[in-house]
Amino acid sequence: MMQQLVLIGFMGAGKTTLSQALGAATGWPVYDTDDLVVTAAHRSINTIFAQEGETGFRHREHAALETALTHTPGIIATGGGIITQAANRALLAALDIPVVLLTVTPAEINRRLAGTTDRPLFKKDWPDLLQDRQPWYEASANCILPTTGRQVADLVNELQHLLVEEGAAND
Ligand SMILES: Nc1ncnc2c1ncn2[C@@H]1O[C@H](COP(=O)(O)OP(=O)(O)O)[C@@H](O)[C@H]1O
Ligand SMILES: O=C(O)C1=C[C@@H](OP(=O)(O)O)[C@@H](O)[C@H](O)C1
Ligand SMILES: [Mg+2]
Repeated sequence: MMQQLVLIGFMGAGKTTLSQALGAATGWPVYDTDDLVVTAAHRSINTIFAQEGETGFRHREHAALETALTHTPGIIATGGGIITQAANRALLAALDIPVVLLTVTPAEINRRLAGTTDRPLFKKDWPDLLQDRQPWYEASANCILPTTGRQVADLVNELQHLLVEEGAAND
């Protein structure tokens, strides 16, 4: 049985937060592609973007996704731009595990990310980015979980039920 689950979605959807909470609830290790990239590069995401551009970051992120997917059991949090790469979309679409799209309203994205400085692509024009990416999020996921107005603990509970339904975990 494949004991894995992948979280995708836009910046601020709660991928990192929920992956940590679900990891704590299940006891499964958590692999966040952003953390894997930062650890491998020994540099922050801002620094990687400044030195290598988005292209360099995407190259590293693809390698991180491939690495993360080799670990079972595992909860995998991705970065919001993972689905911009065709190779990543192909990887995700072929998975026989829950690939959960976390959604969030634009107003809530602004609330959650107000004052943050560690996302180089969270700039004034971010709504255009979200619009451009929307079809890719939907094509890459096999499950959608709206998060606006919902507590992390409640969302974790729902993801655990999903894992049980999928036969990946037992209560
Ligand atoms: N369900 C939620 N309700 C309220 N705030 C949330 C929720 N999930 C995440 N957050 C907050 O939103 C911010 C971004 O969350 P994060 O997990 O880093 O998102 P992502 O990894 O998808 O960019 C954090 O401050 C986090 O505490
Ligand atoms: O949407 C994006 O292109 C990005 C999202 C970030 O991750 P989160 O979605 O976890 O914020 C991080 O990978 C990087 O700043 C680029
Ligand atoms: Mg994150």
